[in-house]
Amino acid sequence: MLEKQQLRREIQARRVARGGADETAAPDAHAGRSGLTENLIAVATGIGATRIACFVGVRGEPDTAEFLAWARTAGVDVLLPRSLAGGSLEWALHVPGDLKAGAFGIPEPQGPAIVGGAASAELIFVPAAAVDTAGGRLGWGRGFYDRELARIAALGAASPAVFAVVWESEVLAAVPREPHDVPVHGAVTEETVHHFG
Ligand SMILES: Nc1nc2c(c(=O)[nH]1)N(C=O)[C@@H](CNc1ccc(C(=O)N[C@@H](CCC(=O)O)C(=O)O)cc1)CN2
Ligand SMILES: Nc1ncnc2c1ncn2[C@@H]1O[C@H](COP(=O)(O)OP(=O)(O)OP(=O)(O)O)[C@@H](O)[C@H]1O
Repeated sequence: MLEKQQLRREIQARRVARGGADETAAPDAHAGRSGLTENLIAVATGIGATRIACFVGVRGEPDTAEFLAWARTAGVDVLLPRSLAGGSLEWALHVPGDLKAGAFGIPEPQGPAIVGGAASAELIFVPAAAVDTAGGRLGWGRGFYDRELARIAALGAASPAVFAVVWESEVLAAVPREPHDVPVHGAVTEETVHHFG
């Protein structure tokens, strides 16, 4: 979809121009944590999640490292994705120091794949290029997360809450939507937590 492609390009250019995770690194009043980290923690503790599927922010994505460190101290299990050929994701428990660059140079965990994957978490933080206030989510165009979220929805069991993690400027009035796009429940930014529909 050309419209999606155009929007992805604009957002990626803006992220590159931003030059890294400076904004997420700015400590706020609470324990020197960034606003993003505080907001991720607020969603996690609000749900009472004991297992969370997350990602390692790279290349201008909001930086999730501080949140991963918090989860460790809070005794919350974190699953991280490995990208497989064919466009699916598998998930392994994040153990400190176990990250190695995998597909696309993204750091990946090294442990065994967890049965059920992200479906076994109560909360999933997903990467995105942009979201809209109806929960529409624009990803990076390979369908990894759309496939994963569709798989989880098809299991029919109690579905995890799904929140995109983006910069506040990437929460838009509308993003282009196709039938396979799976909506998210909210978005976490460096400024606030959005709840959609
Ligand atoms: N941090 C993070 N982890 C993630 C994702 C993500 O968006 N962010 N994914 C979300 O799906 C999956 C990986 N998907 C990706 C899809 C495309 C590209 C990408 O930029 N592809 C470029 C080539 C990049 C390169 O050469 O290094 C391209 O296709 O042109 C990266 C990751 C799983 N893990
Ligand atoms: N549930 C699905 N099953 C099979 N293919 C899918 C599914 N969802 C998306 N796709 C395919 O994946 C490709 C990318 O879709 P789209 O452009 O919506 O990705 P995206 O939402 O930007 O990326 P992502 O989901 O990885 O973050 C499309 O070719 C689409 O047909």
